[in-house]
Amino acid sequence: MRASLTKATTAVIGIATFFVLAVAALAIVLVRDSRESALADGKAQAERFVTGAQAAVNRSFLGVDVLLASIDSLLGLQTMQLDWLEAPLANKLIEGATRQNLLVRSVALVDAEGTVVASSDASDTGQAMALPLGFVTEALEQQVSTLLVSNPVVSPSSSEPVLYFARHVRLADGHKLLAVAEVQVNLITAILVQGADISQLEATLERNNGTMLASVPAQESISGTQLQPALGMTSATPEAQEMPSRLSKRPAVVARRGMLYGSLLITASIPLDTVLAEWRSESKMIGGVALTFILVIVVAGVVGLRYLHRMGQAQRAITLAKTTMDQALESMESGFLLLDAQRCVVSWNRRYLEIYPWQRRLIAPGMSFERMLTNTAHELLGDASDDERKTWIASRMDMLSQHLHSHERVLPNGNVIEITERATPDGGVVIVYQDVTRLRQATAEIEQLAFYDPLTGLPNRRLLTDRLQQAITACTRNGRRGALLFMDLDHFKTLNDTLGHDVGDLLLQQVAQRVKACVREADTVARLGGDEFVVMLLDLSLDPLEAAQQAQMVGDNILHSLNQPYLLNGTQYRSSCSVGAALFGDTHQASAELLKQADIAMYQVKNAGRNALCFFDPQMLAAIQNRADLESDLRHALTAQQFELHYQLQTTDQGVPVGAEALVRWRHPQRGLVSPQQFIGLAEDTGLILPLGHWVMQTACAQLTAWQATPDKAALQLSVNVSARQFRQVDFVEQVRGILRDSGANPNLLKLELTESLVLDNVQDTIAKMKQLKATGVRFSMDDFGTGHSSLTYLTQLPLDQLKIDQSFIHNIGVHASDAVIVQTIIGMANTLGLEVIAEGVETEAQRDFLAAHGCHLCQGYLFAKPLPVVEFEAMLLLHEITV
Ligand SMILES: Nc1nc2c(ncn2[C@@H]2O[C@H](COP(=O)(O)OP(=O)(O)OP(=O)(O)O)[C@@H](O)[C@H]2O)c(=O)[nH]1
Repeated sequence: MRASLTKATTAVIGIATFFVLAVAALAIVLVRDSRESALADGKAQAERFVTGAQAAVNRSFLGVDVLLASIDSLLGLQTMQLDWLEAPLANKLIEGATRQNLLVRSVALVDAEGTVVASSDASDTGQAMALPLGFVTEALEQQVSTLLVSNPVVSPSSSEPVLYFARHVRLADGHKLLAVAEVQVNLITAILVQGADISQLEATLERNNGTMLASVPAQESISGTQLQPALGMTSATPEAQEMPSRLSKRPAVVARRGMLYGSLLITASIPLDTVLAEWRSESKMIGGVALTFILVIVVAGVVGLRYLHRMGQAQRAITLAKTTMDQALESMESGFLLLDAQRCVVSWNRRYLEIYPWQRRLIAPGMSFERMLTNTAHELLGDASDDERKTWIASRMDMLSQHLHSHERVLPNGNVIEITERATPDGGVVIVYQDVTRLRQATAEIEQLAFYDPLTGLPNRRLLTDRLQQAITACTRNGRRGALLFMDLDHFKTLNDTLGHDVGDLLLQQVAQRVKACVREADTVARLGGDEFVVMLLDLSLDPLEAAQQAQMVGDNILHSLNQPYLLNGTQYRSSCSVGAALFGDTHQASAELLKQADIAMYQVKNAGRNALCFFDPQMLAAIQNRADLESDLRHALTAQQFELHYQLQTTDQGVPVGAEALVRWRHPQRGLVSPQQFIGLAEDTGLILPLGHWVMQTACAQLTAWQATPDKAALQLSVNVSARQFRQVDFVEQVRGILRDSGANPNLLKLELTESLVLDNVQDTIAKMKQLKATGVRFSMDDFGTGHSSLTYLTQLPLDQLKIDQSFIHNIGVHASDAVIVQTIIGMANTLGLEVIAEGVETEAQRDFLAAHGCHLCQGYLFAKPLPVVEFEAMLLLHEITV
C-alpha cells in the first residue's frame, strides 16, 4: 500500500514535470518560430523596400544621365570647336533642357579648368564652378563617357548639400567639356524613401567602398564619410542580413541593392526593435498562456500530491489502527472469531486457538464456520454417532443465526467457555470466547460459603430456611407432611472446655456424618451454628399421627446413633443430644415460626433431663411467650422506676434487731408485685442484672446513710445480694467504693452476700476483690451456705465474716435428721473458723430454739418479720413488736 502510494506520488510528479516541460518547450518553439517568421517578414520588408528604392533611384539617375548625355546633341558639340560655341544660345538651350528634369537644379558645361562655358543659369557663365576637388579631372579622364556622381558637397549657391552628376562630351576639335548637373541631396532622399512608412527605417545611398552619399534620416554630419563595413557588391539581389544598421549601428535587418551606375548601392536597415515588436507582444502572450498552463499543471500536481499525502496519512492511520486492533485482539484474554455474512472465517486471535487447539491445523481465512464445527464436534462428542454430530452442528448453526448472544460450553478438559455472539453491521458475526472456569469455580465457592457450613459441609441456616419455605409450600399443595427436628448436643460446652475447641469441632463433624446417615437423600441436615443441628424430613405420611410416628422413628434413630461412643483424637467420648420436633404441612406457616416451635420443643427436652425427643407443645409456647413479654417489660422497669427494696429483719434469737437483708421487688403496673424468683433469673440471662444490681447497691447504701442519722437505727447492718455477673465485672470493686463514697454510708455496716457457686467459679479473683473491699471496711456473708460443694480449704482463704445457713436446712430441722446434722456441722465450722453464723428462713420457735441450742444466735425469717417496705420496716422497729 505504501509502495503504491510512493509510485503514485512519483507518477504525479513525473506527469506534472512532463507537462510543464512540454508546455515550456512548445512555448519556446512557438516563440522561436514566431521570431523566425518575424525576422523573415522584416527581411522581406527591407528587401521589398530596397528593391523599390533601387528602381526609383535608378530611374531618377537615368533621367539625369539622359539629360547630361543629350547636351552633346542639343548643342551639336560633336561638330563644333570650342570657339564656335555661342554661350547665350547654349545657355538657353541648356536651360530649356534642364527645366524638363525636376530632379536637377542646374546644368552647366565646364571646361577642363572648371570654368563654366555654358549653363542653365546664365549668370554662371565664365565663372569657375565650385566642384569637388579632382571631380573634373576624374570625369574627363574617363575613356568611355559614363555618368559620374560626386561626393556630397554644400552648394555655394544654395548652401544645401548637393551631388554633382557629370559626363564628358567631346568637341570636333578634340576638346573635352564636362556636362555637370547639380542635384539636391534631399531630393534624392525623397526618391529613396518613396513615401514608405517603416518605423525607424534607415536607408542609405552609398558607394561600394562605404562612402555615404545620401541617407534617410538625413545625416549631414557623416555625409561623404565612409560607413563601416563597406558592403560592396556580392550579388545582384543578395538577401537581407542581420547586422548593425548602417547609420545608428543598432541591431537590424539590412538589405542592399546595387545601382545601374557601377559603384553605387542602396541599403535599407530596419532595426530589430521594429522587426520584432509584434513578435515580442506575441511572445509575451505565448509566455503568458504557457505560464498559465504550467501554473495549472503545478497546481494540479500540488493538489494531487496533497491528496496523495492525505491518502498516505489516512492509510498510515488505518494501518496504525489496524495494528493496534490486531495487538489488542492478540492480547485479549478472550478468544475471538470474526465471521462474514456468509458465515466464513475472516479472522481470529491467538487466544481462540489456545481454547480450541484442534482448530490450529484447520483454520484458514474463508473457511466455513460449519466446517470448523465439524472439527469441534469430533473433539467434543468423541463417542457420538454421525447423526448426533450433525444434529449438534445444526443446533449450533441455528443458535448462530438466532443471535442468542450468550451460552456456555464445557470442553473435554473441563474448562467452561462462555460464548457471546454479536452481529456486525455488514451481516457478519463476532464471536467472543471467554474462559469462565475460574469464575464458575469462584461462584460455586461463594455459593458454598454463603449456603453451607464450612466445618461440617452441611447446609447453613440460610439454605435451610430457603428449603424449608419451599417444602412448606409444596406440602401445603400436595397435602403431605414434613417434620423439623431441632437438635442441640447435651453439655457440649463441657467438651469444649475440657478437651478444647478443636476436639469439639471433631465431634460436630462426626455428629453431622451420623445424622446424615440416618436420613434419606431428599431430606436436609443443616447446622444452624454452635452445637445446633436441624433435620428437615420430607414426604411423610398424609396422616398427622403417622407422620409424627415416622418423625419419632427417625429422631430415635438419630438419638441412638449419637449415643454411640465417639473417638476424638484417640479419646473415647460419649455424647447425647436433645431433639425437639415440629410437624408441618397442614397450614402454611413461616419457616421461622416452625424453627421456633422445634426449638421450644428442644428446650422442653433440655428441661426434662436431655437425651430425648419431644414434640412441640403449644402450652410451652405460651410460657415462652410470657417470658419474652416479661423480658421486654423488665427492660423498661429500671427507667420506669418500678423496682423497690424491701427489708427483712435480722435479729438475735432474743429478738434484738441487728440489721436487715435488702431484697429487691418489682412493682409492675399490671402484674402487681413480681417475685424475684420470676425475674432475677431472667435479669441474669439478659444481662439486666448489672444495672439492677447497681441500683440495689446504690439504694441500700442511701438507706444506710439515712439510718445513720437516727440513733435507734444507726447500728443496723444491711446485707445486699451480689450476683455472679455483677461480681465478675472488672470494675466491681471500684463501683462499690464509688457508691459508698457518693452515699456517705459506713462501709462497716454494708454486708455483701455471695453464693458458693460465685465464689467457686474463680476463687482467686473472688479473694482478690473481697480483700480489696474488705480493706475499705465492707463485710462479707456466704449466702445459701451448705447447698454447694463447700470445702474447708477455700473457706479458710476467703476473708468472710459470716456464714448464712440455707433455708432448706432450717426448714427440715425436725423433719430430716440429716439436715439437722448439717446445720450443727455448719455452726461448728463457723465457730471453728471464727465466723459469725446466721440462719435464714426461720419460721418456728422450735427452729429458733434448735439453732440457739447449737450456737447460732442470729436469725432471719418469718418468725421475726417478713420483708417489708422501708416505711413499714422502720415502723416495725419503732413499735418493738418483736416479742417472740
Ligand atoms: N467446638 C466448637 N464449639 C462451638 C462452636 N460454635 C459454638 N460452640 C460452642 O458450643 C457451645 C454451645 O453450648 P450450649 O449448647 O449453649 O451448652 P451445652 O454445654 O451444650 O449445654 P446444653 O445445651 O444445655 O446441654 C458453646 O460453648 C459454644 O462456645 C464451634 O464451631 N465449634
